[in-house]
Amino acid sequence: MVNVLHFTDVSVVRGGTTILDSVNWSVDDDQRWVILGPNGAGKTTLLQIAAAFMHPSAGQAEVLDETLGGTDVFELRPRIGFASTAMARKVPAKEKVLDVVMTAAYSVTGRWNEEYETIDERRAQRVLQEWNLDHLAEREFGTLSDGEQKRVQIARSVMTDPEILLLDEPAASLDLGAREALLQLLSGFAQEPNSPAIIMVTHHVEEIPLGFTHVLLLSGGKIVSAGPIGTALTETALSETFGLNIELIETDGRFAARAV
Ligand SMILES: Nc1ncnc2c1ncn2[C@@H]1O[C@H](COP(=O)(O)OP(=O)(O)OP(=O)(O)O)[C@@H](O)[C@H]1O
Repeated sequence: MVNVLHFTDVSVVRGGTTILDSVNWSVDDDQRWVILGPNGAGKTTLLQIAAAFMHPSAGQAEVLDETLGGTDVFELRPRIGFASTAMARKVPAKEKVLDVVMTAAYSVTGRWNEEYETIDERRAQRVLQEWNLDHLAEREFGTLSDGEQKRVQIARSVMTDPEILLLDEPAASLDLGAREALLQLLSGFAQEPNSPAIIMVTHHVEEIPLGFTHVLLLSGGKIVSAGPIGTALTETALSETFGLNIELIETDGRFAARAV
């Protein structure tokens, strides 16, 4: 077990507004986290610090043993896989799916990293196969459906064998069938012996894949509850997080919630 992320009293202030408020959080490489919270809770901001895209305004964030601010983040970022809609928007629509996956290291870091110049087509083909995308390898990215684009994003973010995989709302805007297919893929990936630490942001408990181990509930930039799903995901904590009376239903390890 290796610690990959350690936040001590991390705060972020933007334009006079406190977006994250003294967050203390630790992630080990054998943990798969879901971050849940309402709109504006600070989830994406938390992920951006974990991705070394942003320094906290106060407190200390250590990512992969490096203290942000004291390290060259360009050296750190290739060790982190990040899939988000904002990143998908940066992919040229006419780029072939195979090339999108092969340029993962470039697109995530913003500049090419020599370490990854050896990414070869065979490896990319294998990753595409693992994410059920091999039949789309020659298609232009812009012609794919939302669900297919999400899977390409995740394929490209796992391409470099990251030590931390960050997923910002990977199931957003997918229909029920596409969402279930994606959650099954994530669930299988999370349970592979060599998979990285995973941190996934979502709004819905229905989107917690089987095999995920921990949950962090965030509201107004503060942690309401964090820890193993069995103890941290409670009706009381969910109700406080979303400001509603919430009933939580568990069936065979999957969750559903409704306001009562
Ligand atoms: N540069 C900024 N200046 C002022 N406020 C900001 C800035 N960037 C973000 N915020 C605010 O910080 C809050 C948290 O934003 P963040 O994107 O982290 O939330 P989120 O939990 O991911 O929300 P959502 O679920 O809607 O995506 C929001 O209220 C947002 O408006």
